[in-house]
Amino acid sequence: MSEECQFDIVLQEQQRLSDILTSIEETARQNRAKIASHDAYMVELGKERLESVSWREKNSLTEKLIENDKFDPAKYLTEFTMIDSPYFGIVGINDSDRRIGAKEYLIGKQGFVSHDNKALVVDWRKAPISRFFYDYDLGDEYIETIQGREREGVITRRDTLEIAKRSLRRMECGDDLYDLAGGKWVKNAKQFHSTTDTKVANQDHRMVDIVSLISPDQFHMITSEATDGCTLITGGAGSGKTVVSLHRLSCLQFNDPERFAPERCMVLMFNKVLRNYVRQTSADLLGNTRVDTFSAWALGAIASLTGKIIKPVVGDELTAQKKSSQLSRLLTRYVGEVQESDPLQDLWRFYGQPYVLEALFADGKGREDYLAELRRRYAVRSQAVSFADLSVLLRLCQLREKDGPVREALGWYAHIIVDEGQDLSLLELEAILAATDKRNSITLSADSKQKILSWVAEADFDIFHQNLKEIGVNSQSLSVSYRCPQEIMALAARISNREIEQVGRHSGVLEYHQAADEENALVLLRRLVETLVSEDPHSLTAVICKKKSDEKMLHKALTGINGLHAQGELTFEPGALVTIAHQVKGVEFANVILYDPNSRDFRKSALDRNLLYVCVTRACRRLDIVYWRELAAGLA
Ligand SMILES: Nc1ncnc2c1ncn2[C@@H]1O[C@H](COP(=O)(O)OP(=O)(O)OP(=O)(O)O)[C@@H](O)[C@H]1O
Repeated sequence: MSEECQFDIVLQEQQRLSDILTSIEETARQNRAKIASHDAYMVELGKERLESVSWREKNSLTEKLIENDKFDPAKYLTEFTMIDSPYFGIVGINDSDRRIGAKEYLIGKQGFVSHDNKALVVDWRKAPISRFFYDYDLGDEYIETIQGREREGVITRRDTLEIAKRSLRRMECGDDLYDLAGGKWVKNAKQFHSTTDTKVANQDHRMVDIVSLISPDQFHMITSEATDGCTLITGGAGSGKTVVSLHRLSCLQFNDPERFAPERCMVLMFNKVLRNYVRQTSADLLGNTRVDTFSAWALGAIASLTGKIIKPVVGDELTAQKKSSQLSRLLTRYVGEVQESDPLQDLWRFYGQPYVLEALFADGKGREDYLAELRRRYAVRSQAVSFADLSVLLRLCQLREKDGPVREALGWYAHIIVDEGQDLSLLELEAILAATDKRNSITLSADSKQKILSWVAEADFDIFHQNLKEIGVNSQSLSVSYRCPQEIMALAARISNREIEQVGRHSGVLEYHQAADEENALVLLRRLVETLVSEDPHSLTAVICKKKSDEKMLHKALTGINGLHAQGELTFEPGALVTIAHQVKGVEFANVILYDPNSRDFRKSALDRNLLYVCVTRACRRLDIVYWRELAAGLA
């Protein structure tokens, strides 16, 4: 070890880490040897069988080969893949049962059993032991049932560690913090880490896992035993709805791998930006479980049900009407009354029913023209499906299908995570539910104050919630906002009329920058971005505006700044980017600059208020507001 350290506790942990690493390497070596020896024996048997001239001997050797294959060590010796960072937590207990007494457990992302059969690292998802780590504080008394036995005692230690590239970097032990800085160990010199610090250190601003940080409330949701029906997770911005959902599925997969096999699970995100944002973490936690947007999944599901590949077009004047919750009931009626075998012809016929036209055109305006258009589509067997048609078509196909399950489309999934549920229409939610198997296992996260799509009716989520009661809903609410510091959450509470939420441990900055006019605001903005990027080139700063037309103009105004991302793409490398409010739901940035949030662009409607709430709550460390005209309500 080249670094200097005068702290006994750190030295002890470095020694422990070194012992564990030696054991991991020795175990891997012995496992490789076992596998190689088994393989060599099998080759030998195979050769003997080939060379044997007696059929009796051949048969006996075949039996031996089959029998030995059952004990192939490659099948049961799982490789320990977390050697660079084998554990992240230490929990100590003093059990009142003297045979157990004082004991320490290491908690990691993967369990590790050594060659001499010692369980040296416990997987964080192995609930009885990991509960000591997640559910209790130092000094707490515990009563737990472990392997059928009541155990009681006291928690004597609860430390969080950061180990990277096989070396110890920091330790949080109660109120003390040991940190390796510039090759030297220091005590209590820095603030406690947030996930933004991890992102800055990794120079990657996509979602990180929170395995070592999970709070007791979150742990209860993650390990909740209600595996059938819907688990509904609500909570304000940054309370961990998305990370909790992903960790929950990881737990389900760990504890019941047969039922929750990756191909039977799916994660549905709000848009492609959010899908890309969670992909790395979801891959670490969920292996090759599919993570996608509703539209991408719906297209695949329609193909599974009909054999048809559909290429939807963007833009449909009837989007809001086609998302109407009324269509759910009307589809059921139509399927009961009309037979039509071709799926797209079926869709055009459905829209053409008098009761559907009435729902689509409440005031009658445009109805006749649309009917004529539908007749034309039916006559030419049109394939011109829009994105707004997808949920109607999918639901129609699902209702028509009599013999389920259908792969990835109907009665198929053992679990689906649905993020940002408040912005899905009733039909979309129903289609997702129909894609789950009989046990209807879904995790749905939602926050009504972040509903931003105008074409989805606010009541839809409530109707769905009501309907879910039939299959069982386990409602859980998260109340601590971990993303934003106090200053920013206080502003967010003013905008959303929500009570101020509890916040995590890190502090932040909220600053207003008033300019004389637009020209001056752009100069100010440029200076601000330059300062933030040069002060911390590994952080990520997002400039958020309301209008698409401003996005281009702002990007031009920032041209030449180091680390400025290409226009129009939202990725998570360090630097600075310009984007619009509607793109940022669910994601987060170290710094946010809200540009020109004026009272004309953000009106007093619920949707605009929600959008503003979404914008300000994207900031993990600092929020700057650049303006020159009257500020939107809530900001002033
Ligand atoms: N227990 C925790 N300790 C520290 N950080 C946490 C904890 N739980 C969540 N976080 C962090 O808080 C941030 C917000 O998490 P997440 O995106 O899951 O929240 P959300 O409720 O889905 O937010 P939004 O509603 O804005 O989409 C993330 O950076 C996450 O890593």
